[in-house]
Amino acid sequence: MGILDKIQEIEHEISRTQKNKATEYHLGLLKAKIAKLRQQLLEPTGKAGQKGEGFDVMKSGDARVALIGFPSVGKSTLLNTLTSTHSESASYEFTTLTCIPGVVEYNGANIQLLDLPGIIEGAAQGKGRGRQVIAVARTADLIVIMLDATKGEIQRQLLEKELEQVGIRLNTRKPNIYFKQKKGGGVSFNAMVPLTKCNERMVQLILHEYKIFNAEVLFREDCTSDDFVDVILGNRVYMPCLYVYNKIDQISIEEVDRLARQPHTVVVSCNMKMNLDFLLDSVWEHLALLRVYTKKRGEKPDFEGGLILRQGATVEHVCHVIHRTIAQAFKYALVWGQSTKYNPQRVGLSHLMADEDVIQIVKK
Ligand SMILES: Nc1nc2c(ncn2[C@@H]2O[C@H](COP(=O)(O)OP(=O)(O)OP(=O)(O)O)[C@@H](O)[C@H]2O)c(=O)[nH]1
Ligand SMILES: [K+]
Ligand SMILES: [Mg+2]
Repeated sequence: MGILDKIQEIEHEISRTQKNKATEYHLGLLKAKIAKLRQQLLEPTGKAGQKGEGFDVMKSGDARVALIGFPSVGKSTLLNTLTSTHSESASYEFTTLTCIPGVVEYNGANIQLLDLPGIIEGAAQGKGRGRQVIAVARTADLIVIMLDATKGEIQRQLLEKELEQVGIRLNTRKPNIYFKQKKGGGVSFNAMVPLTKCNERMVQLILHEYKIFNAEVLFREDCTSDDFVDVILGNRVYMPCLYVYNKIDQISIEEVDRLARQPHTVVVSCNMKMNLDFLLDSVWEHLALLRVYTKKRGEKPDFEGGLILRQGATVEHVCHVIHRTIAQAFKYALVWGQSTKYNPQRVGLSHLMADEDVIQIVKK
């Protein structure tokens, strides 16, 4: 039996036990047992903590959003407000101990929202359930960093640092550096632009540090030495991130205004249901999803059954979403919308789609 099952069993026993003088001692003991089990879950050395009990949640829907934040910032309250799932919320820290998935339907897309335990400083080293939380974060399409608007700016930096330490890069693209290890021939270094933050000597030193003596390096943009290290290590994930300040019902309007002006930031109050529409809008925008409507010849577009795709999707992607074999029978497509110069425009498989485009596929 896992720790979570044990906790559940004891919680059940508590709920069945009548509260009176005679059961006082028994109830106290049960609560102490729960506290001990919860502690075991939070300890990095605990076996349960290592295995990540309660964290393997199936991916579902069109995109996955992970809620990351310190304890009691309101992550579970947000899940409860936006989805039909219930996740326990309370004023004490570490109310949530596992990964709780919910689904938000927005613009015809099913977005999976994951409520997670709070993380604390040192999470990257395994404090609390930090490792498991971060492992889930890596599988998401968008990270929402939830912050308590009544607390200081330091929380944002601490969280960024924790994620940084485990190789998660927020709101940046992969550095445009070509890097290939070779069998021989030494290091060849080239740059396509003037470098202001790094130079050949620095690159040589870094390669030496990693015991790489033969490699081809080409800087295609003005990157830093940290960027170069990221490319060598290769195991970085580059993710969009949205900062959500909750509990704005507790701070002054001036303070709300100041927070809201930061990039990639949304201010909300989950308890008062304030600004949640704008939050969903921002989530959609950061996920960079596209809706594409199909149309049959001589018929109106199917605005009910829109297809959900990623930014960068081409006509070929649309074909694959409709049916595996369509791309083979493809002759051309007619597209109406923001991606075309005139409507309709006849396009090939490599044409890039835009949000709310209408497409009619003509087969051979
Ligand atoms: N004032 C105010 N309180 C809020 C708001 N949203 C949530 N809270 C309160 O904040 C407390 C913590 O909420 P939770 O949803 O449990 O927070 P959490 O981030 O899931 O916490 P853990 O699971 O312990 O990490 C609860 O007492 C909520 O009622 C809000 O918009 N304003
Ligand atoms: K809480
Ligand atoms: Mg919670």
